[in-house]
Amino acid sequence: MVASTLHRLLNADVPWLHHVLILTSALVLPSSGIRTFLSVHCVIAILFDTEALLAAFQNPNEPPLIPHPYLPFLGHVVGMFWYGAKYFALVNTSTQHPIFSLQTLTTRTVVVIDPALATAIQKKSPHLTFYGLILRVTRRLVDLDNPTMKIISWNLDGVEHGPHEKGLLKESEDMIHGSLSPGPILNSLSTTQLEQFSTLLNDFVPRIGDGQSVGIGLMEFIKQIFTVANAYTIYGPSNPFALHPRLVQSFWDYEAGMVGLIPNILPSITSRKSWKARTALNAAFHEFVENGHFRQASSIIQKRAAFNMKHGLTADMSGRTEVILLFGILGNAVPTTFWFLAHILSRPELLDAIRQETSRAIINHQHTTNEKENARSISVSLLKSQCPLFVSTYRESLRHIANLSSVRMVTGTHTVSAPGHPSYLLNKGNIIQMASGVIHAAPRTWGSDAAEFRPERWMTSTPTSSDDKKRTALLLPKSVPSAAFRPFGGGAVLCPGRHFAMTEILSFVALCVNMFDFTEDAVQGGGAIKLPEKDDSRMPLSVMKPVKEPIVRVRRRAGTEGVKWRVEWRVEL
Ligand code: HEM
Repeated sequence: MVASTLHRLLNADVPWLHHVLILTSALVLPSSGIRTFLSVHCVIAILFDTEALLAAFQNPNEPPLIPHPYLPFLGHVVGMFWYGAKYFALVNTSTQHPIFSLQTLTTRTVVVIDPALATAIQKKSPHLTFYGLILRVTRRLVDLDNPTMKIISWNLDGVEHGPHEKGLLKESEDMIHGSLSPGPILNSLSTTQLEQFSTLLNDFVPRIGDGQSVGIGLMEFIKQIFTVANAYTIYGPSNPFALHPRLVQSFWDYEAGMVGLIPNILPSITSRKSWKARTALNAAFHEFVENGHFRQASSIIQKRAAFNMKHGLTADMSGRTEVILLFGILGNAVPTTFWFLAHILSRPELLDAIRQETSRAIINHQHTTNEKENARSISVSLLKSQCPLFVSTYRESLRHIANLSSVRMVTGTHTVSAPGHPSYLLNKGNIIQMASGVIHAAPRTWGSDAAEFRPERWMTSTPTSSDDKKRTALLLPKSVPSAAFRPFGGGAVLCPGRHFAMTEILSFVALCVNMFDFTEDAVQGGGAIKLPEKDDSRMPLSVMKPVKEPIVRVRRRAGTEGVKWRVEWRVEL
Protein backbone atom coordinates (compact mmCIF):
# COMPACT_ATOMS: atom_id res chain seq x y z
CA MET A 1 0.00 0.00 0.00
CA VAL A 2 2.71 2.46 1.10
CA ALA A 3 4.92 1.29 -1.74
CA SER A 4 2.11 1.74 -4.29
CA THR A 5 1.33 5.24 -2.95
CA LEU A 6 4.99 6.18 -3.20
CA HIS A 7 5.18 4.73 -6.68
CA ARG A 8 2.16 6.79 -7.82
CA LEU A 9 3.54 9.93 -6.19
CA LEU A 10 6.87 9.52 -7.93
CA ASN A 11 5.21 8.81 -11.26
CA ALA A 12 2.89 11.80 -11.00
CA ASP A 13 3.59 14.56 -13.48
CA VAL A 14 4.80 16.81 -10.64
CA PRO A 15 8.21 18.59 -10.51
CA TRP A 16 9.13 17.00 -7.17
CA LEU A 17 12.77 18.06 -7.39
CA HIS A 18 11.75 21.72 -7.69
CA HIS A 19 9.36 21.42 -4.75
CA VAL A 20 11.90 19.62 -2.56
CA LEU A 21 14.61 22.20 -3.33
CA ILE A 22 12.32 25.11 -2.48
CA LEU A 23 11.09 23.42 0.68
CA THR A 24 14.63 22.62 1.82
CA SER A 25 15.74 26.20 1.15
CA ALA A 26 12.77 27.42 3.14
CA LEU A 27 13.85 25.29 6.09
CA VAL A 28 17.55 26.15 6.06
CA LEU A 29 17.57 29.82 5.08
CA PRO A 30 18.19 32.20 8.01
CA SER A 31 15.74 34.99 7.06
CA SER A 32 12.23 34.25 8.37
CA GLY A 33 10.71 36.53 5.68
CA ILE A 34 12.29 34.52 2.86
CA ARG A 35 11.37 31.28 4.64
CA THR A 36 7.71 32.29 4.81
CA PHE A 37 7.76 33.42 1.17
CA LEU A 38 9.29 30.13 -0.01
CA SER A 39 6.93 28.02 2.10
CA VAL A 40 3.90 29.84 0.70
CA HIS A 41 5.36 29.53 -2.81
CA CYS A 42 5.84 25.79 -2.28
CA VAL A 43 2.28 25.25 -0.99
CA ILE A 44 0.85 27.19 -3.94
CA ALA A 45 3.05 25.28 -6.42
CA ILE A 46 1.85 21.96 -4.99
CA LEU A 47 -1.78 23.17 -5.15
CA PHE A 48 -1.24 23.94 -8.81
CA ASP A 49 -0.22 20.30 -9.25
CA THR A 50 -3.45 18.99 -7.72
CA GLU A 51 -4.80 17.71 -11.04
CA ALA A 52 -1.52 15.89 -11.74
CA LEU A 53 -1.85 14.24 -8.32
CA LEU A 54 -5.49 13.34 -9.01
CA ALA A 55 -4.40 11.80 -12.31
CA ALA A 56 -1.72 9.74 -10.54
CA PHE A 57 -4.23 8.41 -8.02
CA GLN A 58 -7.18 7.79 -10.34
CA ASN A 59 -8.48 4.26 -10.89
CA PRO A 60 -6.46 2.89 -13.82
CA ASN A 61 -9.72 1.84 -15.52
CA GLU A 62 -11.05 5.40 -15.65
CA PRO A 63 -10.49 7.44 -18.81
CA PRO A 64 -7.12 9.16 -18.26
CA LEU A 65 -7.40 12.53 -16.55
CA ILE A 66 -5.58 15.24 -18.49
CA PRO A 67 -4.32 17.74 -15.91
CA HIS A 68 -4.56 21.39 -16.87
CA PRO A 69 -0.96 22.66 -17.09
CA TYR A 70 -1.52 25.84 -15.06
CA LEU A 71 -4.88 26.15 -13.40
CA PRO A 72 -6.45 23.20 -11.58
CA PHE A 73 -10.29 22.84 -11.53
CA LEU A 74 -10.84 26.02 -13.52
CA GLY A 75 -8.33 25.78 -16.37
CA HIS A 76 -10.34 23.45 -18.60
CA VAL A 77 -13.56 25.39 -17.92
CA VAL A 78 -11.86 28.60 -19.03
CA GLY A 79 -10.41 26.73 -22.04
CA MET A 80 -13.86 25.52 -23.12
CA PHE A 81 -15.32 29.03 -22.87
CA TRP A 82 -12.33 30.63 -24.55
CA TYR A 83 -11.80 28.20 -27.42
CA GLY A 84 -15.37 26.91 -27.68
CA ALA A 85 -15.90 23.66 -29.53
CA LYS A 86 -12.33 23.47 -30.76
CA TYR A 87 -10.98 23.04 -27.20
CA PHE A 88 -11.45 19.27 -27.36
CA ALA A 89 -9.55 19.20 -30.65
CA LEU A 90 -6.72 21.18 -29.05
CA VAL A 91 -6.48 18.81 -26.08
CA ASN A 92 -6.75 15.81 -28.40
CA THR A 93 -3.89 17.04 -30.59
CA SER A 94 -1.49 16.97 -27.68
CA THR A 95 -2.78 13.78 -26.01
CA GLN A 96 -4.19 11.45 -28.71
CA HIS A 97 -6.22 9.33 -26.28
CA PRO A 98 -9.39 7.66 -27.65
CA ILE A 99 -11.19 8.84 -24.51
CA PHE A 100 -10.00 11.17 -21.76
CA SER A 101 -11.35 13.18 -18.87
CA LEU A 102 -11.00 16.79 -17.81
CA GLN A 103 -11.54 18.11 -14.29
CA THR A 104 -14.20 20.82 -14.58
CA LEU A 105 -14.86 22.42 -11.19
CA THR A 106 -16.43 19.64 -9.12
CA THR A 107 -17.26 17.24 -11.96
CA ARG A 108 -15.29 15.36 -14.57
CA THR A 109 -16.05 15.79 -18.24
CA VAL A 110 -15.30 12.62 -20.17
CA VAL A 111 -14.50 13.38 -23.81
CA VAL A 112 -15.04 10.56 -26.30
CA ILE A 113 -12.94 10.73 -29.46
CA ASP A 114 -13.10 7.20 -30.82
CA PRO A 115 -16.28 6.25 -32.78
CA ALA A 116 -16.17 2.65 -31.45
CA LEU A 117 -16.36 3.95 -27.87
CA ALA A 118 -19.07 6.45 -28.88
CA THR A 119 -21.09 3.51 -30.28
CA ALA A 120 -20.83 1.71 -26.93
CA ILE A 121 -21.64 4.77 -24.82
CA GLN A 122 -24.52 6.21 -26.83
CA LYS A 123 -26.65 3.04 -26.47
CA LYS A 124 -29.75 3.32 -24.33
CA SER A 125 -28.61 2.62 -20.77
CA PRO A 126 -30.15 2.83 -17.30
CA HIS A 127 -26.83 4.37 -16.13
CA LEU A 128 -26.90 7.36 -18.46
CA THR A 129 -29.31 10.25 -18.89
CA PHE A 130 -29.66 12.79 -21.68
CA TYR A 131 -32.74 14.65 -20.49
CA GLY A 132 -31.54 14.96 -16.89
CA LEU A 133 -28.76 17.16 -18.21
CA ILE A 134 -30.51 18.92 -21.06
CA LEU A 135 -33.50 19.98 -18.93
CA ARG A 136 -31.25 22.02 -16.65
CA VAL A 137 -30.10 24.01 -19.65
CA THR A 138 -33.55 24.25 -21.22
CA ARG A 139 -34.95 25.67 -18.00
CA ARG A 140 -32.54 28.59 -18.21
CA LEU A 141 -32.92 29.07 -21.95
CA VAL A 142 -36.66 29.73 -21.80
CA ASP A 143 -37.06 30.62 -18.13
CA LEU A 144 -39.32 27.84 -16.85
CA ASP A 145 -40.66 28.06 -13.29
CA ASN A 146 -40.35 25.45 -10.50
CA PRO A 147 -43.84 23.90 -10.79
CA THR A 148 -43.28 23.43 -14.55
CA MET A 149 -39.90 21.80 -13.95
CA LYS A 150 -41.51 19.47 -11.44
CA ILE A 151 -44.16 18.43 -13.99
CA ILE A 152 -41.65 18.01 -16.83
CA SER A 153 -39.16 16.08 -14.70
CA TRP A 154 -41.71 13.56 -13.41
CA ASN A 155 -40.40 10.01 -14.04
CA LEU A 156 -37.87 11.52 -16.42
CA ASP A 157 -35.98 8.39 -17.43
CA GLY A 158 -38.60 5.94 -16.25
CA VAL A 159 -36.52 5.28 -13.11
CA GLU A 160 -38.82 6.48 -10.29
CA HIS A 161 -42.11 4.98 -11.50
CA GLY A 162 -41.00 2.41 -14.08
CA PRO A 163 -40.63 2.68 -17.85
CA HIS A 164 -44.36 2.27 -18.58
CA GLU A 165 -45.54 5.33 -16.66
CA LYS A 166 -45.20 8.21 -19.09
CA GLY A 167 -44.62 11.72 -17.83
CA LEU A 168 -45.16 14.83 -19.96
CA LEU A 169 -41.69 14.77 -21.48
CA LYS A 170 -41.83 11.14 -22.56
CA GLU A 171 -45.36 11.50 -23.92
CA SER A 172 -44.36 14.52 -25.99
CA GLU A 173 -41.06 12.96 -27.11
CA ASP A 174 -42.75 9.75 -28.34
CA MET A 175 -45.39 11.75 -30.20
CA ILE A 176 -42.80 13.98 -31.93
CA HIS A 177 -40.60 11.03 -32.89
CA GLY A 178 -43.65 9.19 -34.28
CA SER A 179 -44.95 12.22 -36.20
CA LEU A 180 -41.59 13.02 -37.80
CA SER A 181 -40.85 9.42 -38.84
CA PRO A 182 -41.57 8.58 -42.48
CA GLY A 183 -45.35 8.37 -42.86
CA PRO A 184 -48.49 10.41 -43.55
CA ILE A 185 -47.92 13.13 -40.89
CA LEU A 186 -44.39 13.81 -42.11
CA ASN A 187 -45.59 13.85 -45.74
CA SER A 188 -48.29 16.35 -44.92
CA LEU A 189 -45.85 18.61 -43.03
CA SER A 190 -43.32 18.44 -45.86
CA THR A 191 -46.00 19.19 -48.45
CA THR A 192 -47.05 22.36 -46.61
CA GLN A 193 -43.43 23.37 -46.10
CA LEU A 194 -42.55 22.95 -49.78
CA GLU A 195 -45.59 24.98 -50.83
CA GLN A 196 -44.46 27.71 -48.47
CA PHE A 197 -40.94 27.70 -49.93
CA SER A 198 -42.30 27.85 -53.49
CA THR A 199 -44.57 30.79 -52.69
CA LEU A 200 -41.99 32.72 -50.70
CA LEU A 201 -39.19 32.24 -53.23
CA ASN A 202 -41.40 33.06 -56.25
CA ASP A 203 -42.27 36.32 -54.53
CA PHE A 204 -38.75 37.04 -53.32
CA VAL A 205 -37.42 38.37 -56.61
CA PRO A 206 -40.37 39.63 -58.67
CA ARG A 207 -41.01 37.68 -61.86
CA ILE A 208 -42.09 40.66 -63.88
CA GLY A 209 -39.41 43.11 -64.93
CA ASP A 210 -36.23 41.49 -66.24
CA GLY A 211 -32.99 42.10 -64.41
CA GLN A 212 -34.49 42.99 -61.03
CA SER A 213 -32.33 42.02 -58.10
CA VAL A 214 -32.41 41.98 -54.33
CA GLY A 215 -29.38 42.61 -52.08
CA ILE A 216 -29.36 40.72 -48.77
CA GLY A 217 -27.07 38.79 -46.41
CA LEU A 218 -27.06 35.11 -47.44
CA MET A 219 -27.81 33.91 -43.91
CA GLU A 220 -30.42 36.65 -43.48
CA PHE A 221 -32.18 35.46 -46.66
CA ILE A 222 -32.36 31.88 -45.36
CA LYS A 223 -33.45 32.97 -41.87
CA GLN A 224 -36.34 34.99 -43.32
CA ILE A 225 -37.70 32.27 -45.58
CA PHE A 226 -37.16 29.37 -43.15
CA THR A 227 -38.67 31.14 -40.15
CA VAL A 228 -41.83 32.20 -41.97
CA ALA A 229 -42.26 28.84 -43.75
CA ASN A 230 -41.58 26.65 -40.69
CA ALA A 231 -43.75 28.78 -38.43
CA TYR A 232 -46.64 28.39 -40.86
CA THR A 233 -46.09 24.66 -41.36
CA ILE A 234 -45.69 23.74 -37.70
CA TYR A 235 -47.69 26.46 -35.91
CA GLY A 236 -50.39 27.16 -38.53
CA PRO A 237 -51.72 30.33 -40.15
CA SER A 238 -52.15 32.17 -36.82
CA ASN A 239 -48.58 31.53 -35.72
CA PRO A 240 -46.86 34.29 -33.71
CA PHE A 241 -44.62 35.30 -36.64
CA ALA A 242 -47.58 35.75 -38.99
CA LEU A 243 -49.30 37.96 -36.38
CA HIS A 244 -46.13 39.84 -35.36
CA PRO A 245 -43.63 39.78 -38.27
CA ARG A 246 -41.00 41.62 -36.20
CA LEU A 247 -40.60 38.47 -34.14
CA VAL A 248 -38.52 36.94 -36.94
CA GLN A 249 -35.71 39.30 -35.97
CA SER A 250 -36.43 38.69 -32.26
CA PHE A 251 -36.07 34.95 -32.72
CA TRP A 252 -32.61 35.30 -34.28
CA ASP A 253 -31.54 37.89 -31.69
CA TYR A 254 -32.55 35.40 -29.03
CA GLU A 255 -30.72 32.57 -30.80
CA ALA A 256 -27.53 34.61 -31.18
CA GLY A 257 -27.28 35.17 -27.42
CA MET A 258 -28.59 31.88 -26.04
CA VAL A 259 -25.24 30.76 -24.61
CA GLY A 260 -25.14 33.98 -22.58
CA LEU A 261 -28.48 33.08 -20.96
CA ILE A 262 -27.27 29.72 -19.63
CA PRO A 263 -25.31 30.99 -16.58
CA ASN A 264 -28.53 32.87 -15.61
CA ILE A 265 -26.57 35.58 -13.82
CA LEU A 266 -28.61 38.78 -14.20
CA PRO A 267 -29.49 37.89 -17.82
CA SER A 268 -31.40 41.17 -18.28
CA ILE A 269 -28.02 42.91 -17.98
CA THR A 270 -25.42 40.33 -19.04
CA SER A 271 -27.29 39.07 -22.11
CA ARG A 272 -29.70 41.92 -22.64
CA LYS A 273 -30.48 41.67 -26.36
CA SER A 274 -31.19 37.96 -26.20
CA TRP A 275 -33.14 38.34 -22.95
CA LYS A 276 -35.34 41.10 -24.44
CA ALA A 277 -35.97 39.03 -27.55
CA ARG A 278 -36.86 36.02 -25.39
CA THR A 279 -39.32 38.13 -23.40
CA ALA A 280 -41.08 39.09 -26.66
CA LEU A 281 -41.10 35.48 -27.92
CA ASN A 282 -42.38 34.08 -24.63
CA ALA A 283 -45.19 36.66 -24.60
CA ALA A 284 -46.18 35.92 -28.19
CA PHE A 285 -46.26 32.16 -27.63
CA HIS A 286 -48.21 32.69 -24.41
CA GLU A 287 -50.79 34.59 -26.48
CA PHE A 288 -50.69 31.78 -29.11
CA VAL A 289 -51.68 29.19 -26.50
CA GLU A 290 -54.08 31.42 -24.55
CA ASN A 291 -56.02 32.42 -27.67
CA GLY A 292 -56.27 28.82 -28.88
CA HIS A 293 -54.37 29.46 -32.14
CA PHE A 294 -52.76 26.04 -31.70
CA ARG A 295 -56.09 24.56 -32.89
CA GLN A 296 -55.17 25.56 -36.46
CA ALA A 297 -51.58 24.33 -36.13
CA SER A 298 -50.03 21.02 -37.23
CA SER A 299 -51.15 17.88 -35.42
CA ILE A 300 -47.82 17.90 -33.51
CA ILE A 301 -48.61 21.22 -31.86
CA GLN A 302 -52.25 20.36 -31.24
CA LYS A 303 -51.18 17.21 -29.41
CA ARG A 304 -48.44 19.01 -27.47
CA ALA A 305 -50.93 21.63 -26.29
CA ALA A 306 -53.31 18.87 -25.17
CA PHE A 307 -50.53 17.04 -23.25
CA ASN A 308 -49.40 20.28 -21.61
CA MET A 309 -52.94 21.05 -20.44
CA LYS A 310 -53.50 17.50 -19.21
CA HIS A 311 -50.34 17.64 -17.10
CA GLY A 312 -51.22 21.08 -15.69
CA LEU A 313 -48.85 23.49 -17.46
CA THR A 314 -50.03 27.09 -17.51
CA ALA A 315 -50.60 28.78 -20.90
CA ASP A 316 -47.54 30.94 -20.24
CA MET A 317 -45.22 27.99 -19.55
CA SER A 318 -46.75 25.93 -22.34
CA GLY A 319 -45.89 28.78 -24.73
CA ARG A 320 -42.31 28.85 -23.47
CA THR A 321 -41.81 25.16 -24.25
CA GLU A 322 -42.69 26.01 -27.87
CA VAL A 323 -39.85 28.55 -28.04
CA ILE A 324 -37.32 25.79 -27.36
CA LEU A 325 -38.97 23.43 -29.85
CA LEU A 326 -38.78 26.18 -32.46
CA PHE A 327 -35.07 26.45 -31.76
CA GLY A 328 -34.81 22.67 -32.43
CA ILE A 329 -36.65 23.17 -35.72
CA LEU A 330 -34.71 26.20 -37.00
CA GLY A 331 -31.45 26.40 -35.04
CA ASN A 332 -29.60 23.76 -37.06
CA ALA A 333 -31.57 23.74 -40.29
CA VAL A 334 -30.85 27.40 -41.13
CA PRO A 335 -27.03 27.38 -40.75
CA THR A 336 -26.86 23.94 -42.43
CA THR A 337 -28.73 25.34 -45.44
CA PHE A 338 -26.43 28.34 -45.42
CA TRP A 339 -23.26 26.20 -45.66
CA PHE A 340 -24.72 23.79 -48.19
CA LEU A 341 -25.66 26.71 -50.45
CA ALA A 342 -22.44 28.63 -49.79
CA HIS A 343 -20.27 25.59 -50.64
CA ILE A 344 -22.07 25.24 -53.97
CA LEU A 345 -22.16 28.94 -54.86
CA SER A 346 -18.50 29.47 -54.04
CA ARG A 347 -17.41 26.72 -56.48
CA PRO A 348 -18.59 27.65 -60.00
CA GLU A 349 -17.77 24.17 -61.38
CA LEU A 350 -19.77 22.47 -58.65
CA LEU A 351 -22.64 24.89 -59.24
CA ASP A 352 -22.69 23.99 -62.95
CA ALA A 353 -22.55 20.27 -62.19
CA ILE A 354 -25.36 20.54 -59.65
CA ARG A 355 -27.55 22.60 -61.97
CA GLN A 356 -27.05 19.97 -64.63
CA GLU A 357 -27.68 17.10 -62.24
CA THR A 358 -30.76 18.61 -60.60
CA SER A 359 -32.30 19.20 -64.03
CA ARG A 360 -33.07 15.44 -63.85
CA ALA A 361 -35.49 16.24 -61.04
CA ILE A 362 -37.23 19.10 -62.86
CA ILE A 363 -40.53 18.16 -64.41
CA ASN A 364 -43.01 20.13 -66.54
CA HIS A 365 -39.82 21.46 -68.11
CA GLN A 366 -41.38 22.20 -71.48
CA HIS A 367 -39.24 23.79 -74.16
CA THR A 368 -41.90 25.96 -75.69
CA THR A 369 -41.34 29.15 -77.61
CA ASN A 370 -42.50 30.97 -74.51
CA GLU A 371 -40.06 29.40 -72.08
CA LYS A 372 -40.09 32.47 -69.86
CA GLU A 373 -43.72 31.86 -68.96
CA ASN A 374 -43.33 28.18 -68.07
CA ALA A 375 -44.20 26.61 -64.77
CA ARG A 376 -41.62 24.13 -63.53
CA SER A 377 -41.68 21.66 -60.66
CA ILE A 378 -38.79 20.06 -58.83
CA SER A 379 -39.48 16.62 -57.42
CA VAL A 380 -37.94 15.96 -54.02
CA SER A 381 -38.06 12.21 -54.49
CA LEU A 382 -36.08 12.59 -57.73
CA LEU A 383 -33.59 14.90 -56.02
CA LYS A 384 -32.98 12.18 -53.46
CA SER A 385 -32.82 9.26 -55.88
CA GLN A 386 -31.32 10.77 -59.06
CA CYS A 387 -28.93 13.47 -57.83
CA PRO A 388 -26.06 11.76 -55.97
CA LEU A 389 -23.63 14.68 -56.23
CA PHE A 390 -26.24 16.99 -54.73
CA VAL A 391 -27.00 14.61 -51.84
CA SER A 392 -23.30 13.91 -51.30
CA THR A 393 -22.58 17.67 -51.10
CA TYR A 394 -25.32 18.01 -48.46
CA ARG A 395 -23.75 15.28 -46.31
CA GLU A 396 -20.24 16.65 -46.79
CA SER A 397 -21.48 20.10 -45.69
CA LEU A 398 -22.89 18.56 -42.51
CA ARG A 399 -19.62 16.74 -41.79
CA HIS A 400 -17.74 20.02 -41.98
CA ILE A 401 -19.97 22.09 -39.74
CA ALA A 402 -21.49 19.76 -37.14
CA ASN A 403 -19.38 20.11 -33.99
CA LEU A 404 -22.06 19.94 -31.30
CA SER A 405 -21.05 17.22 -28.83
CA SER A 406 -23.62 14.57 -27.92
CA VAL A 407 -23.95 14.80 -24.16
CA ARG A 408 -24.94 12.36 -21.43
CA MET A 409 -24.71 12.37 -17.64
CA VAL A 410 -23.66 9.20 -15.80
CA THR A 411 -26.29 8.32 -13.19
CA GLY A 412 -24.72 5.04 -12.06
CA THR A 413 -21.10 3.90 -12.04
CA HIS A 414 -20.51 1.27 -14.73
CA THR A 415 -17.98 0.12 -17.31
CA VAL A 416 -18.15 0.32 -21.09
CA SER A 417 -16.17 -1.68 -23.56
CA ALA A 418 -15.69 -1.61 -27.29
CA PRO A 419 -13.71 -3.82 -29.69
CA GLY A 420 -10.03 -2.90 -29.68
CA HIS A 421 -10.23 -0.96 -26.41
CA PRO A 422 -9.85 -1.83 -22.74
CA SER A 423 -12.96 -1.45 -20.56
CA TYR A 424 -13.45 2.05 -19.16
CA LEU A 425 -15.01 2.92 -15.84
CA LEU A 426 -17.54 5.76 -15.95
CA ASN A 427 -18.31 7.22 -12.54
CA LYS A 428 -21.65 8.55 -11.33
CA GLY A 429 -21.73 12.31 -11.94
CA ASN A 430 -19.36 12.25 -14.95
CA ILE A 431 -20.55 14.36 -17.87
CA ILE A 432 -19.90 12.63 -21.18
CA GLN A 433 -19.27 14.61 -24.36
CA MET A 434 -18.91 12.72 -27.62
CA ALA A 435 -16.78 15.20 -29.51
CA SER A 436 -18.48 15.33 -32.92
CA GLY A 437 -16.18 18.07 -34.24
CA VAL A 438 -13.05 15.97 -33.57
CA ILE A 439 -14.71 12.77 -34.83
CA HIS A 440 -15.81 14.43 -38.10
CA ALA A 441 -12.28 15.63 -38.82
CA ALA A 442 -10.28 12.50 -37.92
CA PRO A 443 -7.94 11.35 -40.74
CA ARG A 444 -7.99 7.90 -39.11
CA THR A 445 -11.66 7.60 -40.07
CA TRP A 446 -12.09 9.85 -43.09
CA GLY A 447 -8.67 9.48 -44.73
CA SER A 448 -5.73 11.78 -45.21
CA ASP A 449 -7.97 14.32 -47.01
CA ALA A 450 -10.32 14.59 -44.00
CA ALA A 451 -9.78 18.35 -43.76
CA GLU A 452 -10.78 18.91 -47.40
CA PHE A 453 -14.32 19.60 -48.57
CA ARG A 454 -14.88 16.88 -51.18
CA PRO A 455 -18.42 17.16 -52.59
CA GLU A 456 -18.23 13.68 -54.12
CA ARG A 457 -16.89 11.99 -50.94
CA TRP A 458 -20.23 10.29 -50.30
CA MET A 459 -20.72 8.89 -53.82
CA THR A 460 -19.89 5.37 -54.89
CA SER A 461 -16.40 5.58 -56.39
CA THR A 462 -17.47 3.86 -59.59
CA PRO A 463 -20.76 3.98 -61.46
CA THR A 464 -22.89 0.89 -60.90
CA SER A 465 -23.11 0.61 -64.70
CA SER A 466 -21.29 2.22 -67.59
CA ASP A 467 -23.61 5.20 -67.23
CA ASP A 468 -22.14 7.83 -64.90
CA LYS A 469 -25.68 8.78 -63.85
CA LYS A 470 -25.83 5.45 -62.05
CA ARG A 471 -23.41 6.56 -59.34
CA THR A 472 -25.32 6.81 -56.12
CA ALA A 473 -24.97 8.76 -52.89
CA LEU A 474 -24.09 6.58 -49.93
CA LEU A 475 -25.42 6.85 -46.42
CA LEU A 476 -21.79 6.57 -45.28
CA PRO A 477 -18.51 6.38 -47.21
CA LYS A 478 -16.98 2.91 -47.27
CA SER A 479 -15.40 1.82 -43.96
CA VAL A 480 -16.75 4.78 -41.98
CA PRO A 481 -18.70 3.54 -38.92
CA SER A 482 -22.11 5.13 -38.35
CA ALA A 483 -21.04 6.69 -35.03
CA ALA A 484 -18.41 8.68 -36.95
CA PHE A 485 -21.06 10.75 -38.75
CA ARG A 486 -23.15 12.33 -36.05
CA PRO A 487 -24.62 15.69 -37.11
CA PHE A 488 -27.98 14.35 -35.89
CA GLY A 489 -26.60 12.79 -32.68
CA GLY A 490 -26.44 9.04 -32.32
CA GLY A 491 -27.68 5.94 -30.54
CA ALA A 492 -30.50 6.55 -28.09
CA VAL A 493 -30.65 10.30 -28.86
CA LEU A 494 -31.10 10.84 -32.55
CA CYS A 495 -32.68 13.96 -34.05
CA PRO A 496 -36.28 13.08 -34.97
CA GLY A 497 -36.34 15.95 -37.49
CA ARG A 498 -33.59 14.58 -39.74
CA HIS A 499 -35.95 13.36 -42.50
CA PHE A 500 -37.91 16.62 -42.50
CA ALA A 501 -34.63 18.55 -42.47
CA MET A 502 -33.19 16.71 -45.45
CA THR A 503 -36.35 17.24 -47.49
CA GLU A 504 -36.62 20.94 -46.71
CA ILE A 505 -32.92 21.67 -47.16
CA LEU A 506 -32.50 19.78 -50.46
CA SER A 507 -35.67 21.39 -51.81
CA PHE A 508 -34.76 24.90 -50.80
CA VAL A 509 -31.24 24.70 -52.21
CA ALA A 510 -32.43 23.05 -55.45
CA LEU A 511 -34.95 25.86 -55.89
CA CYS A 512 -32.31 28.51 -55.18
CA VAL A 513 -29.69 27.24 -57.62
CA ASN A 514 -32.24 26.72 -60.39
CA MET A 515 -34.21 29.94 -59.90
CA PHE A 516 -31.47 32.42 -59.09
CA ASP A 517 -27.99 33.67 -59.79
CA PHE A 518 -26.19 34.77 -56.63
CA THR A 519 -23.24 37.13 -56.82
CA GLU A 520 -21.38 38.95 -54.11
CA ASP A 521 -22.77 42.40 -53.62
CA ALA A 522 -20.89 45.16 -55.48
CA VAL A 523 -19.66 46.60 -52.15
CA GLN A 524 -17.87 43.28 -51.60
CA GLY A 525 -16.40 43.30 -55.10
CA GLY A 526 -19.13 41.38 -56.97
CA GLY A 527 -18.38 38.04 -58.69
CA ALA A 528 -18.74 34.53 -57.28
CA ILE A 529 -19.43 34.20 -53.60
CA LYS A 530 -16.38 33.56 -51.45
CA LEU A 531 -16.78 30.84 -48.85
CA PRO A 532 -16.74 32.53 -45.44
CA GLU A 533 -14.60 31.33 -42.57
CA LYS A 534 -16.22 28.97 -40.04
CA ASP A 535 -16.63 30.30 -36.54
CA ASP A 536 -15.33 27.32 -34.57
CA SER A 537 -14.42 29.22 -31.43
CA ARG A 538 -17.88 29.45 -29.84
CA MET A 539 -19.56 27.16 -27.38
CA PRO A 540 -21.99 25.60 -29.85
CA LEU A 541 -25.68 24.96 -29.31
CA SER A 542 -26.05 24.10 -33.00
CA VAL A 543 -23.88 23.63 -36.10
CA MET A 544 -21.20 26.24 -36.78
CA LYS A 545 -21.98 29.70 -38.10
CA PRO A 546 -19.81 31.80 -40.42
CA VAL A 547 -17.55 34.45 -38.90
CA LYS A 548 -19.15 36.90 -41.34
CA GLU A 549 -22.01 36.21 -43.71
CA PRO A 550 -21.57 37.25 -47.36
CA ILE A 551 -23.84 39.99 -48.66
CA VAL A 552 -25.25 38.80 -51.95
CA ARG A 553 -27.26 40.05 -54.90
CA VAL A 554 -30.02 37.69 -55.98
CA ARG A 555 -31.36 37.76 -59.56
CA ARG A 556 -33.59 35.44 -61.51
CA ARG A 557 -31.54 33.38 -63.96
CA ALA A 558 -31.39 34.86 -67.42
CA GLY A 559 -34.04 33.45 -69.73
CA THR A 560 -36.22 32.11 -66.92
CA GLU A 561 -37.35 35.37 -65.35
CA GLY A 562 -41.05 34.62 -65.82
CA VAL A 563 -40.98 30.98 -64.74
CA LYS A 564 -43.15 30.03 -61.80
CA TRP A 565 -41.34 27.38 -59.75
CA ARG A 566 -42.72 24.73 -57.45
CA VAL A 567 -41.14 22.01 -55.46
CA GLU A 568 -43.23 18.97 -54.79
CA TRP A 569 -42.98 16.19 -52.30
CA ARG A 570 -43.82 13.05 -54.25
CA VAL A 571 -43.70 13.29 -57.99
CA GLU A 572 -42.25 10.45 -60.02
CA LEU A 573 -41.55 10.67 -63.73
C1 HEM B 1 -29.74 19.93 -40.39
C2 HEM B 1 -30.66 20.12 -39.47
C3 HEM B 1 -30.65 19.51 -38.11
C4 HEM B 1 -29.60 19.05 -37.36
C5 HEM B 1 -28.11 19.06 -37.72
C6 HEM B 1 -30.15 18.57 -36.11
C7 HEM B 1 -29.40 18.03 -35.08
C8 HEM B 1 -29.94 17.55 -33.91
C9 HEM B 1 -29.16 16.91 -32.86
C10 HEM B 1 -27.66 16.71 -32.88
C11 HEM B 1 -30.02 16.55 -31.88
C12 HEM B 1 -29.68 15.78 -30.62
C13 HEM B 1 -29.32 16.72 -29.58
C14 HEM B 1 -28.16 16.25 -28.80
O1 HEM B 1 -27.64 15.13 -28.97
O2 HEM B 1 -27.75 17.08 -27.99
C15 HEM B 1 -31.33 17.00 -32.28
C16 HEM B 1 -32.46 16.84 -31.51
C17 HEM B 1 -33.71 17.24 -31.91
N1 HEM B 1 -34.05 17.75 -33.13
FE1 HEM B 1 -32.80 18.13 -34.66
N2 HEM B 1 -31.51 18.75 -36.12
C18 HEM B 1 -31.85 19.30 -37.33
C19 HEM B 1 -33.12 19.63 -37.75
C20 HEM B 1 -34.25 19.42 -37.03
C21 HEM B 1 -35.59 19.72 -37.49
C22 HEM B 1 -35.91 20.32 -38.85
C23 HEM B 1 -36.44 19.38 -36.48
C24 HEM B 1 -37.94 19.45 -36.43
C25 HEM B 1 -38.74 19.50 -37.45
C26 HEM B 1 -35.64 18.88 -35.38
C27 HEM B 1 -36.15 18.47 -34.16
C28 HEM B 1 -35.40 17.99 -33.14
C29 HEM B 1 -35.95 17.63 -31.83
C30 HEM B 1 -37.43 17.72 -31.42
C31 HEM B 1 -34.89 17.16 -31.06
C32 HEM B 1 -34.94 16.67 -29.63
C33 HEM B 1 -34.98 15.17 -29.65
C34 HEM B 1 -35.30 14.55 -28.35
O3 HEM B 1 -35.61 15.26 -27.40
O4 HEM B 1 -35.26 13.30 -28.30
N3 HEM B 1 -34.32 18.91 -35.75
N4 HEM B 1 -31.26 17.57 -33.52
